[in-house]
Amino acid sequence: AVQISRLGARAPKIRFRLPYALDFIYKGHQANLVNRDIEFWDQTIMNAGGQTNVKTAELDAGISTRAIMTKDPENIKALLTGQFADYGKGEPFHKDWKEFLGDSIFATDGELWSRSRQLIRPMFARERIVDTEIFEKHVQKLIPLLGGSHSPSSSRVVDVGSLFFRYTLDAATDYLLGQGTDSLENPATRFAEAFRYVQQRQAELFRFGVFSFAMSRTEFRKNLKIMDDFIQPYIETVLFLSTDELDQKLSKRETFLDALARFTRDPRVLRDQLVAVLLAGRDTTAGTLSFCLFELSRNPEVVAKMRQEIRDRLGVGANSQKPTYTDLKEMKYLNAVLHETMRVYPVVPFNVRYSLRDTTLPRGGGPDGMAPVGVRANSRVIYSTMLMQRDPDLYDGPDSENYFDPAKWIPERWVSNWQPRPWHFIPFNGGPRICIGQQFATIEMGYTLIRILQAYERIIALPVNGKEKVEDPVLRFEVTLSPGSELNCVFLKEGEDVMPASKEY
Ligand code: HEM
Repeated sequence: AVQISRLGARAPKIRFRLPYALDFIYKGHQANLVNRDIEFWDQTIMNAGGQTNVKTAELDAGISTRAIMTKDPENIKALLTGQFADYGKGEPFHKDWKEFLGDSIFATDGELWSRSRQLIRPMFARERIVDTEIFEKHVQKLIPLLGGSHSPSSSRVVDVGSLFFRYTLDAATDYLLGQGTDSLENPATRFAEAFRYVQQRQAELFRFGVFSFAMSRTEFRKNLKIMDDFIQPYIETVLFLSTDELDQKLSKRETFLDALARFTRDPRVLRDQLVAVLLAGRDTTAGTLSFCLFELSRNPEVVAKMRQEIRDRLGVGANSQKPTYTDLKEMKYLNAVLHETMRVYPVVPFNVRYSLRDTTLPRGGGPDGMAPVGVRANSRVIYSTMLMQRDPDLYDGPDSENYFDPAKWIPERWVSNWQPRPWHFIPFNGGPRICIGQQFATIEMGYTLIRILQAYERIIALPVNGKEKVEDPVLRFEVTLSPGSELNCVFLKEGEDVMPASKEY
């Protein structure tokens, strides 16, 4: 305590009753099981210290470290840029995630991280990502499925979420390895299931923190092995090629793995980087696309406006043109829709850093919450872009001309006079560790939306779980955010009839 007060003030304290905050850890776990993480954490932070609108709180459970939780943009900015050197993923994180992510870009700091970043960055250079062929190939398989072409019982109702997760897995494995999983055609992919399990268990282990040693890892390791067995043959194949042969491949179609293998021939490094990029690249875009389609399905006027923009530039229907990189960059309304989706549903909603030395956070301490908070080395700081991006205090009030309800999904705000202040909208984070795949993701998502809306005129959402009407999507939080229930929709082409009264679309 003395040490902390030398560094700075304290943030309001999160209350708990049992030693080591076991009751709090348990409550967090319960909230996760019923998909109420967002509410749980928001309430926890806001009500810390018996107050009502706290932005930075601390949990001091007495096991050598304390954890700080923040949704204050000043603190998030400091973590990610101003005090970048003071904070990292930390060695505990590296160790906890080692079996899954190895020494990859996600799990390391300093020299190891910087080498990974240099290795991966060229794979996302502009000339590589302007090539949209890979998305075209897979979106052409997706489009008929959205129309219900393969659904059992000839129903037209499809679960958009599961189709998107299969679509992005196919596209990502194709891009990374040169051969996709083809899970759109063959839904029961062992690899996909194993990958999902590993992520879910890893997130669970992480939430239990120091108590995770008591949890079984048997199933976790079994699934890791299934994943690795899938990836291994690709690595062996590429290592079989000489550097010259790899260079020759450059002129033809080179995969991410080919390119990586020209820089390193260490199979473990190749495996770790592949898994990391697959994790980063697959669930993020699938989740964002799913939430986006869900919002579109209940906002038909937005769909109509998007289609107008698409029609003016590329046409719709059978003879429409494919969008180019420039089209995707310049289409304002399309980008407004994507931005709005990532504002309300940032798929990396929570994240964590460790203090690498004794340091501070700029705000949240003292009686008025404006004093710097003291942070000893090896403290966990959890920050939430989602809670920040949804915080009404960061938006113009209802009396202002720029007012759009911050709690609602309204793409119009992005084509109005409003724009977010710096660091108030950071779905890809910022600073030296900013998402490497930002451009790739934006292109993939924009391309996919356009091709879908060229093919279909209307998207109609249906209530799930026996509900009477369509409700807000359930938010499932594991490593990333995804829909926690089915997103059932019907896709209709121009001229196709809707039968709202009938249950048999
Ligand atoms: C909607 C889509 C996406 C979102 C919202 C997103 C978000 C993020 C965020 C918030 C981080 C920072 C994580 C941290 O520092 O702890 C990150 C890092 C990263 N992302 Fe993305 N991402 C997306 C798509 C992609 C795609 C498609 C790829 C690659 C194909 C990718 C590759 C990476 C990599 C390699 C990192 C690690 C960077 C580093 O630690 O230096 N991301 N992403």
